[in-house]
Amino acid sequence: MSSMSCDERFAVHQDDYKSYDMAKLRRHFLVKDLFQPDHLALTYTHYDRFLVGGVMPVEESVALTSPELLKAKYFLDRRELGVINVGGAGVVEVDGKRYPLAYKEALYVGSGAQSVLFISDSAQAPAKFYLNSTPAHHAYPTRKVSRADADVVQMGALASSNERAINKLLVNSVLPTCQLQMGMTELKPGSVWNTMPCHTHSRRMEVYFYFEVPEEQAVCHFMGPAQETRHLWLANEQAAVSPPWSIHSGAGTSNYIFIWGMAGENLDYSDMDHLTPGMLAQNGEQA
Ligand SMILES: O=C[C@H](O)[C@@H](O)CC(=O)C(=O)O
Ligand SMILES: [Zn+2]
Repeated sequence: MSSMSCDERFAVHQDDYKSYDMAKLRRHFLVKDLFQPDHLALTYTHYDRFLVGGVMPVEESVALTSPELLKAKYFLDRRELGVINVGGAGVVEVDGKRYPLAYKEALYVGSGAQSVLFISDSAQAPAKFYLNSTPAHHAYPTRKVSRADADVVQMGALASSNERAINKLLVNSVLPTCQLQMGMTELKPGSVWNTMPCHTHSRRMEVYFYFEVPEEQAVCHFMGPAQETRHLWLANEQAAVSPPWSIHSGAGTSNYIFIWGMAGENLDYSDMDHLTPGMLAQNGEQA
Protein backbone atom coordinates (compact mmCIF):
# COMPACT_ATOMS: atom_id res chain seq x y z
CA MET A 1 0.00 0.00 0.00
CA SER A 2 1.30 3.45 -0.81
CA SER A 3 1.46 5.98 2.02
CA MET A 4 1.85 9.72 2.54
CA SER A 5 3.07 12.13 5.18
CA CYS A 6 2.84 15.91 5.47
CA ASP A 7 5.06 17.91 7.78
CA GLU A 8 3.91 21.47 8.55
CA ARG A 9 6.56 24.20 8.98
CA PHE A 10 5.66 27.64 10.29
CA ALA A 11 7.48 30.75 9.17
CA VAL A 12 10.39 31.99 11.31
CA HIS A 13 11.39 35.61 11.90
CA GLN A 14 15.00 36.57 11.14
CA ASP A 15 15.37 38.09 14.63
CA ASP A 16 14.53 34.69 16.17
CA TYR A 17 16.38 32.51 13.68
CA LYS A 18 19.79 33.83 14.74
CA SER A 19 19.46 32.33 18.22
CA TYR A 20 18.76 28.80 16.92
CA ASP A 21 21.22 26.01 17.59
CA MET A 22 22.03 23.53 14.81
CA ALA A 23 19.32 20.99 15.72
CA LYS A 24 16.62 23.66 15.72
CA LEU A 25 17.92 25.25 12.52
CA ARG A 26 17.72 21.87 10.79
CA ARG A 27 14.26 21.11 12.19
CA HIS A 28 12.86 24.32 10.70
CA PHE A 29 14.81 24.67 7.45
CA LEU A 30 16.12 21.26 6.32
CA VAL A 31 13.92 18.84 4.36
CA LYS A 32 15.08 15.22 4.14
CA ASP A 33 13.79 11.69 3.47
CA LEU A 34 12.08 12.83 0.28
CA PHE A 35 12.35 9.49 -1.52
CA GLN A 36 10.96 6.52 0.40
CA PRO A 37 9.51 3.54 -1.51
CA ASP A 38 5.84 4.00 -2.50
CA HIS A 39 5.54 7.04 -0.24
CA LEU A 40 4.45 10.61 -0.93
CA ALA A 41 6.57 12.77 1.42
CA LEU A 42 5.30 16.35 1.69
CA THR A 43 6.49 19.38 3.64
CA TYR A 44 4.12 22.35 3.81
CA THR A 45 5.94 25.59 4.59
CA HIS A 46 4.11 28.76 5.60
CA TYR A 47 6.53 30.78 3.48
CA ASP A 48 4.20 31.53 0.56
CA ARG A 49 2.43 28.21 1.40
CA PHE A 50 5.06 26.48 -0.70
CA LEU A 51 4.82 22.67 -0.64
CA VAL A 52 7.96 20.60 -1.18
CA GLY A 53 7.67 16.89 -1.84
CA GLY A 54 9.17 13.72 -3.15
CA VAL A 55 7.74 10.47 -4.41
CA MET A 56 9.52 7.27 -5.46
CA PRO A 57 7.06 4.68 -6.81
CA VAL A 58 8.58 1.19 -6.68
CA GLU A 59 6.03 -1.62 -6.37
CA GLU A 60 3.00 0.40 -7.44
CA SER A 61 1.88 3.79 -8.70
CA VAL A 62 1.48 6.53 -6.09
CA ALA A 63 -1.31 9.11 -6.24
CA LEU A 64 -0.98 12.78 -5.36
CA THR A 65 -3.48 12.64 -2.50
CA SER A 66 -4.58 15.84 -0.83
CA PRO A 67 -3.17 16.13 2.70
CA GLU A 68 -5.68 16.89 5.47
CA LEU A 69 -4.26 20.37 6.11
CA LEU A 70 -5.15 21.56 2.57
CA LYS A 71 -8.83 20.98 3.35
CA ALA A 72 -9.30 20.38 -0.36
CA LYS A 73 -10.89 17.42 -2.12
CA TYR A 74 -8.13 17.35 -4.72
CA PHE A 75 -4.55 18.47 -4.15
CA LEU A 76 -4.66 20.82 -7.17
CA ASP A 77 -8.08 22.39 -6.46
CA ARG A 78 -6.35 25.69 -5.64
CA ARG A 79 -2.71 24.88 -6.47
CA GLU A 80 -0.29 24.39 -9.34
CA LEU A 81 2.49 21.78 -9.37
CA GLY A 82 5.99 21.42 -10.79
CA VAL A 83 7.64 18.00 -11.10
CA ILE A 84 11.25 17.20 -12.00
CA ASN A 85 12.38 13.58 -12.28
CA VAL A 86 15.77 12.99 -10.61
CA GLY A 87 15.66 9.17 -10.85
CA GLY A 88 14.98 6.44 -13.42
CA ALA A 89 12.45 6.86 -16.21
CA GLY A 90 8.82 7.20 -15.21
CA VAL A 91 5.42 8.55 -16.10
CA VAL A 92 3.16 11.15 -14.54
CA GLU A 93 -0.48 10.49 -15.44
CA VAL A 94 -2.70 13.58 -15.21
CA ASP A 95 -6.45 12.92 -15.53
CA GLY A 96 -5.69 9.88 -17.68
CA LYS A 97 -3.10 11.54 -19.94
CA ARG A 98 0.39 10.03 -19.67
CA TYR A 99 3.49 12.26 -19.60
CA PRO A 100 6.70 10.17 -19.75
CA LEU A 101 9.47 11.90 -17.80
CA ALA A 102 13.08 10.86 -18.28
CA TYR A 103 15.90 11.90 -15.93
CA LYS A 104 15.97 15.72 -15.47
CA GLU A 105 12.75 16.31 -17.42
CA ALA A 106 10.05 18.54 -15.95
CA LEU A 107 6.27 18.70 -15.96
CA TYR A 108 4.02 21.62 -15.09
CA VAL A 109 0.56 20.57 -13.89
CA GLY A 110 -2.08 23.28 -13.91
CA SER A 111 -4.65 23.95 -11.23
CA GLY A 112 -7.86 21.92 -11.44
CA ALA A 113 -6.35 18.56 -12.40
CA GLN A 114 -7.98 15.90 -10.23
CA SER A 115 -6.05 12.68 -10.68
CA VAL A 116 -2.24 12.77 -10.66
CA LEU A 117 -0.44 9.41 -10.57
CA PHE A 118 3.30 8.81 -10.32
CA ILE A 119 4.61 5.65 -12.00
CA SER A 120 8.11 4.16 -12.42
CA ASP A 121 9.05 2.30 -15.60
CA SER A 122 11.10 -0.19 -13.57
CA ALA A 123 11.22 -1.20 -9.89
CA GLN A 124 14.99 -1.78 -10.32
CA ALA A 125 15.60 1.86 -11.32
CA PRO A 126 12.64 3.73 -9.82
CA ALA A 127 11.76 7.28 -10.83
CA LYS A 128 12.25 9.96 -8.17
CA PHE A 129 9.80 12.79 -8.70
CA TYR A 130 10.76 15.99 -6.90
CA LEU A 131 7.70 18.21 -6.34
CA ASN A 132 7.10 21.90 -5.70
CA SER A 133 3.58 23.30 -5.40
CA THR A 134 2.15 26.75 -4.72
CA PRO A 135 -1.32 28.31 -4.45
CA ALA A 136 -2.81 29.15 -7.87
CA HIS A 137 -5.89 31.07 -8.95
CA HIS A 138 -5.82 30.37 -12.66
CA ALA A 139 -5.65 27.08 -14.56
CA TYR A 140 -2.72 27.20 -16.98
CA PRO A 141 -2.24 24.19 -19.28
CA THR A 142 -0.33 21.14 -18.12
CA ARG A 143 2.85 20.84 -20.15
CA LYS A 144 6.04 18.82 -20.25
CA VAL A 145 9.29 20.76 -20.44
CA SER A 146 12.30 18.77 -21.58
CA ARG A 147 15.87 19.97 -21.43
CA ALA A 148 15.74 21.20 -25.05
CA ASP A 149 12.91 23.59 -24.07
CA ALA A 150 14.89 25.10 -21.20
CA ASP A 151 16.13 28.67 -21.13
CA VAL A 152 19.84 28.04 -20.35
CA VAL A 153 22.24 30.63 -18.90
CA GLN A 154 25.96 29.95 -18.39
CA MET A 155 27.31 31.59 -15.23
CA GLY A 156 30.58 31.86 -13.35
CA ALA A 157 34.06 30.58 -14.15
CA LEU A 158 36.30 27.73 -13.08
CA ALA A 159 38.82 30.23 -11.65
CA SER A 160 36.21 31.33 -9.09
CA SER A 161 34.97 27.71 -8.60
CA ASN A 162 31.44 28.65 -9.69
CA GLU A 163 31.14 27.65 -13.36
CA ARG A 164 27.59 26.42 -13.84
CA ALA A 165 24.65 26.15 -16.24
CA ILE A 166 21.32 27.50 -15.02
CA ASN A 167 18.50 25.61 -16.76
CA LYS A 168 15.30 27.60 -16.36
CA LEU A 169 12.57 25.00 -16.83
CA LEU A 170 9.21 26.05 -15.39
CA VAL A 171 9.62 29.83 -15.68
CA ASN A 172 7.59 32.48 -17.48
CA SER A 173 10.03 32.75 -20.40
CA VAL A 174 9.22 29.07 -21.14
CA LEU A 175 5.56 28.64 -20.14
CA PRO A 176 2.87 30.47 -18.17
CA THR A 177 2.54 29.74 -14.43
CA CYS A 178 0.70 31.58 -11.65
CA GLN A 179 3.64 32.00 -9.27
CA LEU A 180 5.75 28.84 -9.32
CA GLN A 181 9.19 29.04 -10.94
CA MET A 182 11.56 26.07 -11.10
CA GLY A 183 14.88 25.26 -12.65
CA MET A 184 18.00 23.18 -12.32
CA THR A 185 21.57 24.39 -11.96
CA GLU A 186 24.47 22.07 -12.85
CA LEU A 187 27.99 22.75 -11.64
CA LYS A 188 30.93 21.92 -13.89
CA PRO A 189 33.61 19.55 -12.51
CA GLY A 190 36.00 21.55 -10.32
CA SER A 191 33.34 24.15 -9.52
CA VAL A 192 31.69 23.91 -6.12
CA TRP A 193 30.03 27.27 -5.39
CA ASN A 194 26.45 27.89 -6.39
CA THR A 195 24.74 31.27 -6.39
CA MET A 196 27.94 33.14 -5.57
CA PRO A 197 27.89 36.16 -5.69
CA CYS A 198 24.71 35.53 -3.71
CA HIS A 199 21.49 37.48 -3.43
CA THR A 200 18.23 37.92 -1.60
CA HIS A 201 14.75 38.62 -3.04
CA SER A 202 12.32 39.56 -0.32
CA ARG A 203 9.42 39.33 -2.76
CA ARG A 204 9.99 35.57 -3.16
CA MET A 205 10.92 32.64 -1.01
CA GLU A 206 12.96 29.79 -2.44
CA VAL A 207 13.76 26.11 -1.85
CA TYR A 208 17.07 24.49 -2.91
CA PHE A 209 17.13 20.71 -3.44
CA TYR A 210 20.59 19.18 -3.91
CA PHE A 211 21.18 15.96 -5.86
CA GLU A 212 24.03 14.11 -7.58
CA VAL A 213 26.08 14.81 -4.44
CA PRO A 214 28.53 11.87 -4.58
CA GLU A 215 28.62 9.30 -1.74
CA GLU A 216 30.55 10.59 1.30
CA GLN A 217 30.48 14.17 -0.04
CA ALA A 218 28.31 17.02 1.27
CA VAL A 219 27.11 20.50 0.44
CA CYS A 220 27.34 23.37 2.88
CA HIS A 221 24.30 25.59 2.28
CA PHE A 222 24.46 29.16 3.55
CA MET A 223 21.39 31.03 4.76
CA GLY A 224 20.44 34.17 6.64
CA PRO A 225 20.65 37.92 6.17
CA ALA A 226 24.08 39.11 4.96
CA GLN A 227 24.97 40.23 8.49
CA GLU A 228 23.99 36.98 10.22
CA THR A 229 24.65 33.94 8.06
CA ARG A 230 24.36 30.36 9.26
CA HIS A 231 25.02 27.11 7.46
CA LEU A 232 23.32 23.74 6.95
CA TRP A 233 25.36 20.70 5.92
CA LEU A 234 23.30 18.72 3.43
CA ALA A 235 23.68 15.19 2.12
CA ASN A 236 22.49 14.01 -1.28
CA GLU A 237 18.76 14.54 -2.03
CA GLN A 238 18.08 16.95 0.80
CA ALA A 239 16.55 20.43 0.55
CA ALA A 240 16.88 23.77 2.33
CA VAL A 241 13.99 26.22 2.73
CA SER A 242 15.10 29.79 2.09
CA PRO A 243 12.94 32.50 3.72
CA PRO A 244 12.48 35.86 1.94
CA TRP A 245 15.07 37.45 4.26
CA SER A 246 17.72 34.85 3.47
CA ILE A 247 20.58 34.38 1.07
CA HIS A 248 20.74 30.90 -0.50
CA SER A 249 24.10 29.73 -1.71
CA GLY A 250 26.18 26.63 -1.24
CA ALA A 251 29.65 25.18 -1.55
CA GLY A 252 30.12 21.44 -2.06
CA THR A 253 33.01 19.12 -1.37
CA SER A 254 32.56 18.15 -5.05
CA ASN A 255 30.41 19.37 -7.89
CA TYR A 256 26.66 18.56 -7.76
CA ILE A 257 23.30 19.64 -9.21
CA PHE A 258 20.45 21.45 -7.51
CA ILE A 259 16.86 22.34 -8.25
CA TRP A 260 15.61 25.75 -7.22
CA GLY A 261 11.93 26.52 -6.80
CA MET A 262 10.43 29.90 -5.98
CA ALA A 263 7.12 31.52 -5.22
CA GLY A 264 5.87 34.92 -4.21
CA GLU A 265 5.08 38.33 -5.55
CA ASN A 266 6.32 38.36 -9.12
CA LEU A 267 7.70 36.19 -11.92
CA ASP A 268 10.75 38.31 -12.61
CA TYR A 269 13.68 35.86 -12.31
CA SER A 270 16.31 38.63 -12.31
CA ASP A 271 14.66 40.61 -9.50
CA MET A 272 17.52 40.02 -7.03
CA ASP A 273 19.38 42.19 -4.55
CA HIS A 274 23.01 41.13 -5.04
CA LEU A 275 25.63 40.74 -2.33
CA THR A 276 29.32 40.51 -3.08
CA PRO A 277 31.72 38.19 -1.25
CA GLY A 278 33.30 41.38 0.13
CA MET A 279 29.98 42.33 1.73
CA LEU A 280 29.71 38.85 3.28
CA ALA A 281 33.18 39.31 4.75
CA GLN A 282 31.63 42.09 6.89
CA ASN A 283 29.33 39.50 8.53
CA GLY A 284 28.45 40.39 12.12
CA GLU A 285 30.40 43.63 12.08
CA GLN A 286 27.53 46.07 11.61
CA ALA A 287 24.96 46.87 14.26
O1 LIG B 1 16.72 33.32 -7.65
C1 LIG B 1 17.37 32.51 -8.39
C2 LIG B 1 17.94 31.34 -7.77
O2 LIG B 1 18.48 31.60 -6.51
C3 LIG B 1 18.85 30.42 -8.60
O3 LIG B 1 18.34 30.27 -9.89
C4 LIG B 1 20.30 30.84 -8.66
C5 LIG B 1 21.16 29.76 -9.24
O4 LIG B 1 20.70 28.72 -9.63
C6 LIG B 1 22.62 29.99 -9.30
O5 LIG B 1 23.06 31.16 -9.27
O6 LIG B 1 23.36 29.00 -9.40
ZN1 LIG C 1 17.34 33.26 -5.44
